[in-house]
Amino acid sequence: HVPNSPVRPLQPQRRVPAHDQQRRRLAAHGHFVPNITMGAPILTCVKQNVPEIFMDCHMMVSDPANWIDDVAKAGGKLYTFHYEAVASPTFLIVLTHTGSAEVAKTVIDKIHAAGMLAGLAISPDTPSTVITDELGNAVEMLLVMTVRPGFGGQKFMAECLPKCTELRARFPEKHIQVDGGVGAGNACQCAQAGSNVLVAGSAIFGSADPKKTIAEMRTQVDAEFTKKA
Ligand SMILES: O=C(CO)[C@@H](O)[C@H](O)COP(=O)(O)O
Repeated sequence: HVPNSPVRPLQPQRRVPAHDQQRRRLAAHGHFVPNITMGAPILTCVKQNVPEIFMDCHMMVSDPANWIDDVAKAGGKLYTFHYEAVASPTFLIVLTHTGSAEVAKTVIDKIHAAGMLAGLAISPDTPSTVITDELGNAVEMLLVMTVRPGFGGQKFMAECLPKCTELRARFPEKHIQVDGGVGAGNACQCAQAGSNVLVAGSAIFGSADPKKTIAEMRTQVDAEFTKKA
């Protein structure tokens, strides 16, 4: 996860082995959160250096429809936006439940039209019920934030996990991602709640052995989903 990493991992000599490269998550922050990370020009550079990368772009931006074409052109594969960000701009900074299902659907359609997969994110204060059946069925991935969007290194909010369980029950075939404070210590708990895609920043970039940490997390998720199968 790039926002938590030093710049070094973007350089070719710091690339991780191919089997860990399938999916890389890149976050773009605009006015939606009080932090700035990266945009399409950096995605373009990453794609040039690692052509086989799957760029999972978590767009923490206030007007998600605005960046779709740029990100698609830069090589983004999955474009995730916040439900809370599709309402009146006046409320955006509050990060509470202010979204609109109707507008969200138009953003999803636009992402698909641009040739990308669509993801829909909810912040900790937003209930999973804002994700209507229509919205959930329209996207490829749902993202349950387990910290308040904006910064890495925050404490994992386990109280958000019941939302994963509720979404997993309604959308058994969808990817459900968790993001924020996730690591080997709670990967199993996330998977038990129904999440199959884990985002980890500090846990990986702060690890003495990132490959081992990734493998531990992956093993926990795989074990949980094998049990359920
Ligand atoms: O982008 C965000 C929060 O805005 C998250 O993706 C975090 O950056 C994840 O980092 P850790 O919580 O794992 O350190």
